Amino acid sequence: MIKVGVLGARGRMGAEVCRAVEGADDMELVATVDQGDALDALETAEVVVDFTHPDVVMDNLRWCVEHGLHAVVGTTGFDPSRLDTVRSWQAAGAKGNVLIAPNFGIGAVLMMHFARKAAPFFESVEVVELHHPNKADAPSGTAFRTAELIGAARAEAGVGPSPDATTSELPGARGADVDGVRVHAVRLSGLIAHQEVLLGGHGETFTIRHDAMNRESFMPGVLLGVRRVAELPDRLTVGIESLLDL
Ligand SMILES: NC(=O)C1=CN([C@@H]2O[C@H](COP(=O)(O)OP(=O)(O)OC[C@H]3O[C@@H](n4cnc5c(N)ncnc54)[C@H](OP(=O)(O)O)[C@@H]3O)[C@@H](O)[C@H]2O)C=CC1
Ligand SMILES: O=C(O)C1=N[C@H](C(=O)O)C[C@H](O)C1
Repeated sequence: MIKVGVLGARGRMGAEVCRAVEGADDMELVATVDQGDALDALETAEVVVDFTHPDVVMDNLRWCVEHGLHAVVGTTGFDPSRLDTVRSWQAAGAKGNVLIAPNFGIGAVLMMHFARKAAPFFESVEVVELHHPNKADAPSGTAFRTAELIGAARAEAGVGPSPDATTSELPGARGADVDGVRVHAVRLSGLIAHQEVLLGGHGETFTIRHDAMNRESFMPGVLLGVRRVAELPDRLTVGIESLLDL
């Protein structure tokens, strides 16, 4: 049995993770921690799952890896400098492995994979993410990661910037620029988590869309991460693509 602790256990995702772990035959939920609780309760765990907040996740993660616990992190906010910081803790001797995924939904991972493949073939590409209005961060971690992957694929293929004749705009009207890719964030009651990658070429457009209809949809990916994190070849793994052989 894998002993699992959950950080952010009373939150929307954390509560769903607790249910999923309790329902898994090969896992035991040994600790649930939320805002204001001491982290010590997690010491009985082998793997800690974090779905908290971008402002607190780095402190949580440092505590976990320095206590030799493996961490599966769904909390967003991981830019390249944060990832370097995690690597520096591990280089300094922190024992825990870390798996950070901006999205554990299998369909969402495939959306990012297909977007990266398609990006060099179209002169225009933009990302639109749509979420519930209680979300703290914009753009979403998934949209940020998608734009990074698209930007890198286009740079590698020598594709220039998407054409755009805008010379006058209200601030924000053209979205955020992430590695040369425009990213737009919608917040709307009734939504959970959705994203479109819009690609345009000569006389054709190609749209890749993913919709998460509930938070249970993320659980197969989270449980896969819990099962595999201890044996991953790299101490820090970003995304679950490699776990799906993508
Ligand atoms: N990777 C993925 O597949 C997915 C990632 N996410 C990401 O997960 C994160 C959480 O989302 P969601 O569950 O909707 O958010 P919620 O606000 O519903 O849950 C976060 C929980 O963490 C608690 N919390 C805050 N600070 C701490 C702390 N220091 N220690 C322990 N618990 C703390 C919050 O308490 P309080 O409310 O009192 O502050 C809350 O209960 C976000 O970054 C979101 O983008 C979401 C869905 C899927
Ligand atoms: O906050 C959410 O809800 C979600 N957060 C993640 C993100 O920012 O990409 C994953 C998913 O989109 C749901």
